[in-house]
Amino acid sequence: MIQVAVMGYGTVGSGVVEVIEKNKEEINKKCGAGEAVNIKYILDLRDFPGDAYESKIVHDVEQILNDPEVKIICETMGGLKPAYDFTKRALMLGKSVCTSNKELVAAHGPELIKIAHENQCNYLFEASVGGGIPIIRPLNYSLTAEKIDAITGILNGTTNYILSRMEKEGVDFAEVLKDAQEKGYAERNPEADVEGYDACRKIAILSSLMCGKNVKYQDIYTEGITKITSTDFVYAHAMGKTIKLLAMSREEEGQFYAMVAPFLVSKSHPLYMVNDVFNAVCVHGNMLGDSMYYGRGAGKLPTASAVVSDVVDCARHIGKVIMCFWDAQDVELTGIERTSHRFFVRVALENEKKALQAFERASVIEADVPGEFAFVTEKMTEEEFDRKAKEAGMINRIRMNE
Ligand SMILES: NC(=O)C1=CN([C@@H]2O[C@H](COP(=O)(O)OP(=O)(O)OC[C@H]3O[C@@H](n4cnc5c(N)ncnc54)[C@H](OP(=O)(O)O)[C@@H]3O)[C@@H](O)[C@H]2O)C=CC1
Ligand SMILES: N[C@@H](CC=O)C(=O)O
Repeated sequence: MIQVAVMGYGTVGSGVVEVIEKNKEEINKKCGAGEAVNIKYILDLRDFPGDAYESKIVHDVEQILNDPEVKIICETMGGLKPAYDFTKRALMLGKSVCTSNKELVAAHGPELIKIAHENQCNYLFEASVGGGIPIIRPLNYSLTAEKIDAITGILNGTTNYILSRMEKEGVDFAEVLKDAQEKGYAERNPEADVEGYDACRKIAILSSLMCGKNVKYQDIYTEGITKITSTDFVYAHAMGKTIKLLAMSREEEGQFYAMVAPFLVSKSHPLYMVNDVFNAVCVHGNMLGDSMYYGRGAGKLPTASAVVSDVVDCARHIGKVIMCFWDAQDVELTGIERTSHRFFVRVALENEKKALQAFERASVIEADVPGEFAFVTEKMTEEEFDRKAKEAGMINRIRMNE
């Protein structure tokens, strides 16, 4: 019997317990060597009277850490404190940790992986990016013959859900956010979703695995969706496009670029079709070319399924290290001012002349929005755009993904 503890009995943690219970035959078969997984403890701050697992609830982490029978811990509490301390102590005791906590992985991933390996156990984080989508394991195991040079993804379920509903129903931002919270998609502090911080941490994790070094999430330019309005979707439709929060990173001639921002995406792009809570990650390798990974990016059971896939991996590797190439050495990112895009720009009608003077080769967009003038610029650097936009009296701008 492989004894497992779950830390944090919230949306994902309760999902982990449900997945292990419902799929126990499948899971036990796949753990190998006739081993079966058993949940021995569930750590949470609250009691859960009447819950089927009430008898397993504990409030003191020492009970888990001091029990030599516990070999695998699922950390589904979230946040840095006390998750960092609990995880570090568990790993130092040789207990493997499987987590959905991208905040912790992005902040301390390489350190925790190193501690795990020094103690012949593992720190696995499949659920930390893209919810239920297998993306960490493909990067670590499957694409090992590739030099990966670009990753572009929709990495946040909450914002994709919000943007999809704003587009389809023209509904208000705040109303849809409430719904995403009720569905268990949003972070405890939803600012992390809507301001792009969550997608930023996820692209930092993927970028680190892409280059084998540490991409600091604090260095990634990040813009959320809070300035996107239903009027932006009116223009998007007029252009045959939609708006998506994209997280991207790319290596070009030894320079690394990463950013998170809303983009106008064309119908012909594979990410155009990724709607609601679904996420997708496009990975470009120098031999394989493009590949894409798609699935539910948030929610109880999809995320829990990814955590439990790590439990199975840990169970198969008790006392053995699973390789992960993520060195602590920081990567220097090139500032986004040197990246180039076309930009969609809205200005007040009275600023039309000023805007056309600043952006000489603008393509005008007709969408019958009263009191406004809108256009798409030619391709230019962020630096050049910012300079010209100051002269144009801009209302809003969205980058074009082409
Ligand atoms: N929800 C989702 O779709 C996804 C979430 N994640 C990540 O998974 C993690 C968990 O998310 P989620 O399940 O949604 O969050 P929840 O808030 O639903 O669950 C967290 C649980 O942990 C408990 N907890 C917090 N601090 C402690 C502590 N010190 N000791 C014991 N228990 C504690 C909370 O108790 P209490 O409520 O009493 O504070 C709560 O029950 C986060 O890192 C999140 O970013 C990743 C992918 C998808
Ligand atoms: N809040 C996150 C949860 C999963 O990581 C999201 O919406 O994607």
